[in-house]
Amino acid sequence: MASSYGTDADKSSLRSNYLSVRKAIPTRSRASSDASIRSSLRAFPIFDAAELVLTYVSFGPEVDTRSIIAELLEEGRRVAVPRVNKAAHAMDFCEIFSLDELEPGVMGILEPAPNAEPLTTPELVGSVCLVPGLVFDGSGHRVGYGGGYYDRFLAFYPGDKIALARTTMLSSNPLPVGVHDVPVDFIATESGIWNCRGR
Ligand SMILES: Nc1nc2c(c(=O)[nH]1)N(C=O)[C@@H](CNc1ccc(C(=O)N[C@@H](CCC(=O)O)C(=O)O)cc1)CN2
Ligand SMILES: Nc1ncnc2c1ncn2[C@@H]1O[C@H](COP(=O)(O)OP(=O)(O)OP(=O)(O)O)[C@@H](O)[C@H]1O
Repeated sequence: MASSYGTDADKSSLRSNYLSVRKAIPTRSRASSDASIRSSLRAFPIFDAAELVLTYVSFGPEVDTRSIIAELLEEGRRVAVPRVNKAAHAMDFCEIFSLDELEPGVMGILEPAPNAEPLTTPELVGSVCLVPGLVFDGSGHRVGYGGGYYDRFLAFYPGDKIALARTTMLSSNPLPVGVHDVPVDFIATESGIWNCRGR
């Protein structure tokens, strides 16, 4: 059995629902909500203190991370982004120094070049990870695209996990939880940071 409650069927209908919700948000309100989320994140002491920021590279209507990446690099902060290895159902995080060094990978998502060196787990101590998703609940559980890439990675991740979510991506009902699901610790929203620990 894949889930402690709910089923994978629940997850796929949630996935398609929230994909439609996301598509329906006009570009301008998306941009203003993403700017507020960015401000909440930048004012969050745990994010500010991190020695290294692991982040997805946003594509399409996802909560924007490219302006966050650009800002951090400009300030001399360390940033790493994932490269998907489809055959291994895994992803590696590689440190980057410019958005220009990224190349299109699976689904057209920008990622480090094949020869970029992956960071090892001990090198991730003291980092935070910005986690993508389609919908999140108050305990930090999430539904993503269904590749399981983040759950596999987060199972061994030593740092704090922070989701970026618009209000339209928050579920007031608990989401179905699978045995492999790893909840995030915090959710950065337009109105501030939610602490999901112990909830
Ligand atoms: N911006 C961003 N980067 C991210 C993620 C994300 O959610 N957002 N991921 C979050 O996990 C990982 C990539 N997730 C993936 C999820 C599914 C498939 C995939 O290949 N799915 C189908 C085919 C889909 C298609 O090509 O249209 C398949 O399995 O065949 C690939 C990557 C890592 N990078
Ligand atoms: N740590 C793991 N070990 C083995 N299989 C896993 C692990 N994590 C997830 N999976 C498998 O990956 C598949 C997709 O998982 P799930 O539906 O939770 O993806 P998701 O969280 O929506 O996607 P993503 O993590 O890529 O954003 C499921 O079949 C799940 O059992």
